[in-house]
Amino acid sequence: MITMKDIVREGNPVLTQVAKEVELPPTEEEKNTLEEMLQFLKNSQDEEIATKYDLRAGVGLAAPQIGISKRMIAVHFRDFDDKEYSYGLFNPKIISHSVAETYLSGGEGCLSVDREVPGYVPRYQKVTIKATDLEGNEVKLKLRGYAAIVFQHEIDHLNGVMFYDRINRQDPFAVPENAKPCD
Ligand SMILES: O=CN(O)CCNC(=O)c1cccc(Cl)c1Cl
Ligand code: NI
Repeated sequence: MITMKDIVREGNPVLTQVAKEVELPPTEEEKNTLEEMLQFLKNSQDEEIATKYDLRAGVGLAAPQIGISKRMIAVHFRDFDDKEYSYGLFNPKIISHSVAETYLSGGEGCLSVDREVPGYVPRYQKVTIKATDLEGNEVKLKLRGYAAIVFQHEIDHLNGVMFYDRINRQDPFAVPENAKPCD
């Protein structure tokens, strides 16, 4: 099982590289890895398991965060309307997005960053994502709000972008124009 010792921390170059496309169909090993990433998220959100294995909670995970520079992400969370998102995805791609931006008023955190980095992280309010899921189906997801934010945080990891790269250096709490808080 994946535990915190498997999570790569900032300073490791794998976090700032552009991850490689997964050649489809994925190998058994790539499918197992993605399944383990999804299981890690579920474990990290389970009070008992998280306490037992000292897991920090996460709603998403990207393969570079476990040292694998491949375009694979897992997400497991409920959005503010209580809709559940639980996916292991290969080669996720933002195929369209809104001009309007959004951000979480509490900022963002990252398992690969062992420190608080305060500030708003502006992201597209709406995104359409295309990807291949664990069963090999092509999925097209129209996301907005919190779900859009989480998927963008993960896809950023595949492009070597950390959430704090998007925080305004002059004024971390500057609200970008045409941006509304997500929460
Ligand atoms: O890349 C994934 N992680 O680092 C897992 C830990 N961070 C979170 O769960 C998290 C927390 C707040 C906002 C967002 Cl958008 C995310 Cl994703
Ligand atoms: Ni992260």
